[in-house]
Order: sequence, then C-alpha cells, then structure tokens
Amino acid sequence: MASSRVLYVHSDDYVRTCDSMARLPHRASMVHLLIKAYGLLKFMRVIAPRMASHDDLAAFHSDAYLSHFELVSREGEDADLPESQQYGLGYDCPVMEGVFEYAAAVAGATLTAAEGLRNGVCDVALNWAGGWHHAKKDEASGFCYVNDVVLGILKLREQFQRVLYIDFDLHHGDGVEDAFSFTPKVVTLSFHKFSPGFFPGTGDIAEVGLGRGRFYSINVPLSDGIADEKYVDICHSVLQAVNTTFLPEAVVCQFGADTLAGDPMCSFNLTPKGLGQCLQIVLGWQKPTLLLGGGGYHLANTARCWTYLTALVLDQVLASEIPEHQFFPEYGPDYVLEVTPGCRSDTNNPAHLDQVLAEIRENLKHMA
Ligand SMILES: O=C(CCc1ccccc1NC(=O)c1cccc(C(F)(F)F)c1)NO
Ligand SMILES: [Zn+2]
Repeated sequence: MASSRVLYVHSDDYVRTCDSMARLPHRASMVHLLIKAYGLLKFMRVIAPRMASHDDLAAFHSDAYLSHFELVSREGEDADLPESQQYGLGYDCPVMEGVFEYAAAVAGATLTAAEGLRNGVCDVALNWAGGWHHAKKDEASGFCYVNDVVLGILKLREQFQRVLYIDFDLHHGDGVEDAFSFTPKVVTLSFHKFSPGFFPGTGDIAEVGLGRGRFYSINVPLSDGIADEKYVDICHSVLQAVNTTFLPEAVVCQFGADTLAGDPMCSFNLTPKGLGQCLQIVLGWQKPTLLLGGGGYHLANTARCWTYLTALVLDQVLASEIPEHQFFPEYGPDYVLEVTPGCRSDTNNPAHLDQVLAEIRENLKHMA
C-alpha cells in the first residue's frame, strides 16, 4: 500500500477517552503505543478525530434513544431508570459517567476515517478503537452504545453505490446487519460463532436479508475451536464469491480480536497471521477500505493483532521481539509479536463447512 495513502485516526485525547472504558482498561493505549513502538506512524497520515455531533449520531440512532442516553450519561445515574431498560442501558451496557462522550468520540473517529475515504484523501483508513457492531437504532447492546460501523457505512454510501461490510469478530454483527437488511446497496457478511445461548443468538445461515435486501445479508455460522487454516479457507471462498458477484466499490472490515487463541471468550483458535491472510484478500481488491476494531479481551494479543494488521497494510515486516515501551511487561512471558495457537480441538467438521459454503453459493445466485 502506498503508505501516505493510509489514514490513521488518532489523538492522545481520543486514546485517553477510549482508555476510560473500564471494561477494556488501557486497551486503546496498548494498541496505539505498540504501533508507535514498531515505528509505523511515520508511514501513515495521522489525523485527529472529530467528535460526532448529535446530528451525526441521528443519521442512524433515534432521537429518543440519543436524548435518554445523553441524559443518563450526564447524570452518571445508575441505569435502573425504567426507560433505561428499554434502551438496553444497564447490565451489558453499564452507564458510566461520560459514556456518551466516549461513544461520540468513537463515532466521530470512524466518521473521520470514512470521510477520508469518501473524499479520496486515502485508500485505507484505520480506527482500531471503533467497530461497535451490536448497537441498534434505539438500543444499546453487547457493550456497544453507538453503532459507529453503521455511521461509517452511511458516510461511504454518500459517495459509493455499493458497500461491502465484512465482520470478522467472534460475535455476529447483528446491529449492522439489521441496519441494512432491507437494502441491496450494502452487503453485510459476518463470520462468527453460532451456538445455542451464545450472544447475540442471531446470524444463522438462513438469515439472508429482507424485502429488496433479500440475499444481501450473508452469515457464516461457525463452531468452537476453528483455527487459521480452515478459517482462512472458508473466508477466501466466501470473500471471492461475494466480491465477484456484488462488485463492491468500497469495503468496511470489523476485525474484532476475540477470535484469537488465548481470548477470555475461549471460543476460536485463530492467530493474527490467519486474520492477516483474510485482510490480504480484501486489500488485493484495491478498493477504498475502512478497518475497524471491535471485541478483543486479551489486551496484549489484541494489540499484537491490530499492530500486525497495520504493518500488513503498510507492507512493513515487523521483528518478533516486542520493542521496549510503556506496556512492554504486558507481553510476557515470551515478549514476542506472534500468538501461539491453543491445543483445543476444532469442532467444525469439514462436511458441515462444505455445506455452509454450498448454501452461500446458492444464495449468491439470487443476488441480482
Ligand atoms: O465482543 C462483543 C461483545 C461481547 C459481549 C456481549 C454481551 C454482553 C457483554 C459483552 N462483553 C463482554 O462479555 C466483555 C466485555 C469486556 C471484557 C470482557 C472480558 F471479561 F472477557 F474481559 C467481556 N461483541 O463483538
Ligand atoms: Zn465480539
């Protein structure tokens, strides 16, 4: 990638705001400081994010939700207000004081990245602190308060006729799929764990979209233990088929890192190398591409993964040794960039994966 054509959305304020999200302590700093420690910033155009305005957020979210969310965030009120429940606030989406500012900052960063692509300033734009794919029009969900992914796609749609969304997170990208399930202008493609009782519970292969959007939602349900080789194989097959059929003009990828070996979600057994091979396929299409983060609860492995993917975009090879920097101790005991796959067995049987692929190919025939 011609490096000056890569936009990296960052400011120290933005990282501090993202770090404040208690459930992911310092993850934003760990990601940024590892990218910096590997000397990758000089290859990118670093741009400070703008804050999303109320109108920006209202492009997708309802006024009722936004004003309630803003109210409880300002009051820092515990969210057992009756209406908080209906807006998904509380429990999975705790209302910490200032959480609205956090959500507006992340949405603004994803919009800043998308605007760079929309205006042709860059070919690839990165916002690793974005990717909150569960948030609904009028409801917070799964630790997601504002759906920055939907806002970014809507921004790209101002310029591009057809946008392909690819969700590599462990969890189904339900909020994004819901937002675009009725339109053929946006294909949502999600690879995720699909298992009884596993959050959010949607994303079965039979979910293909509705009305004029029928066959423009694609779901690849997977089971525990899948490792790089099989994951890359099915990704490659589905990505190539979707690209040649839908012919997207722009691509948005959510690279939630909770699929990695060692993640507390303890489900898939991927490594950054496997996700990197999936990213290489997308970059090979040479289309304006927005890269976002998402889940990822082993903080050091998440930083390893997104740093590795950033280097891949920049055609830079990174040394295995983690460079000395503030969070160096977090990378013990081996202090290397690579993530070692676990030894859990793969419960995905090949015949079933072939069946999944065949059904997706069949559905693609209906894509006009
Ligand atoms: O990763 C997600 C959200 C996972 C989720 C779904 C429903 C309710 C709460 C969550 N978030 C967590 O489970 C979570 C958030 C932060 C840290 C952790 C940890 F305990 F794994 F570290 C777990 N979507 O891609
Ligand atoms: Zn996730």
